Amino acid sequence: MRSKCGRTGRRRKNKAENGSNASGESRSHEYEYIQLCKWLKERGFQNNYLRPVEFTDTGRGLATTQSLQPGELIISLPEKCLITTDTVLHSYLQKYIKRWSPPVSPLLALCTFLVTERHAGHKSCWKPYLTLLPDSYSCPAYWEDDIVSFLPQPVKQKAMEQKTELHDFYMSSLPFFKSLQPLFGENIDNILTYEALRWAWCTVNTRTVYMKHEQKDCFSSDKDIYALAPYLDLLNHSPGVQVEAAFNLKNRSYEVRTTVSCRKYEQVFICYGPHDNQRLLLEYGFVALNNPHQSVYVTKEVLLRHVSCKDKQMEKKCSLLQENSFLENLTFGLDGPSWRLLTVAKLLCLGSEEFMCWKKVLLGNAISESNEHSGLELVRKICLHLLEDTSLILKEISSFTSKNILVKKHLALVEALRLDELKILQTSADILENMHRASR
Ligand SMILES: C[S@@+](CC[C@H](N)C(=O)[O-])C[C@H]1O[C@@H](n2cnc3c(N)ncnc32)[C@H](O)[C@@H]1O
Repeated sequence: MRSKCGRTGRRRKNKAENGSNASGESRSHEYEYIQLCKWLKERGFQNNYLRPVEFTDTGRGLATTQSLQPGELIISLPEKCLITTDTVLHSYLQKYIKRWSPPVSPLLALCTFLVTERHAGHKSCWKPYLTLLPDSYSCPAYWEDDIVSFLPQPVKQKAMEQKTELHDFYMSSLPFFKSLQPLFGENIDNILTYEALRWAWCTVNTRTVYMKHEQKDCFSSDKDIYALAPYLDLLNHSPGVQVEAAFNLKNRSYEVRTTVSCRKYEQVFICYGPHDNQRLLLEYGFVALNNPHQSVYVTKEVLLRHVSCKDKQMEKKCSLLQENSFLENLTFGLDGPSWRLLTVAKLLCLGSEEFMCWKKVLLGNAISESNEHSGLELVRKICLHLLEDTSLILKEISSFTSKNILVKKHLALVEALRLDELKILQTSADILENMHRASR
């Protein structure tokens, strides 16, 4: 009997299931993945067609061995497979959490559980899952300060805040960690270290799915919205797909349904949200290729550096913009400067005799030809400034040398982000040049 798929189909099938695939290398035959699938099956998970593959462009992800249609269920993970604060409260940590005051946050409870379970090694019943988690992450919390300094504003500021926040989180958690000493024969300071907490924090931040839990008295009032979902968390992000994901109360499983089709043997993606690359880098440690949400941000500082300091109404103009929340989210995108940026520029360029028309400008009305022209000119100057700045940083990045593999990896991420921004700024500069010519 002949199979229906023919020679090409057979070759592709073999590649996806056993060996290499056009864009990646299958991992499903490896011991750790076999153990994980066995462990998940024991907990009621039925995996029919998702296989782990190391893809050349996105890293490890899941491929499908059958084509998926819109509306189809990608994965349904029983509650027993999830790690949530309920899991933590059913563990040896329960008594320590319940007696701690002020109450620990749901995030700290989860992070502590991850670290202590990882420390337990083969004694942990979560071992098949924990073994396959990354050893480290590529979000800025892991970066050295000189790599962070190559980031554009405002993500640079946020990356520094992320590092500080993590450090504060560790320092404030130390007394609670100390209270856990009776659980261990070894000094707790060597188990719940800063590095271990950073790893757990990034595990939670980059891999959990949203799952709202009821507020519990033993936890602080911070939102309890996390669930670690083994196997499901191998799905990578694509800005171009849409999924529906939620916990199904009827069958008590976390389900993800695709709203787009996916071809047989190709990588299955989900969407982590409509994020630009700055946010993806900050929160997940990667930059997405061809991201339609990508934009370059213009900060208040850059904006004000390009306006006339002789303008007596400048202070008033700035406070009007501030009051009307017009000083955030000023961007360049692949389709040129945003409407907000152009509007702000026009308001800043209003002549003294036009100043009373500021409301009309914010509503999108044109005041005069000269105002339209000077607003455009201001945006063009800002674009050229950012273009020059980005090119300079890219030169600095290419001359930065390090033998440390992780540093090189982090540097490559900043470079990818900066190159993406360069492309946007170049396109915007061309668009502005054409607008400038047309307005003459
Ligand atoms: C939920 S995990 C997805 C599985 C992950 N690749 C793994 O090997 O475990 C999220 C992480 O995957 C990586 N990732 C997700 N989508 C990606 C993409 N489109 N390109 C590159 N890396 C991606 C990022 O490191 C992100 O923090």
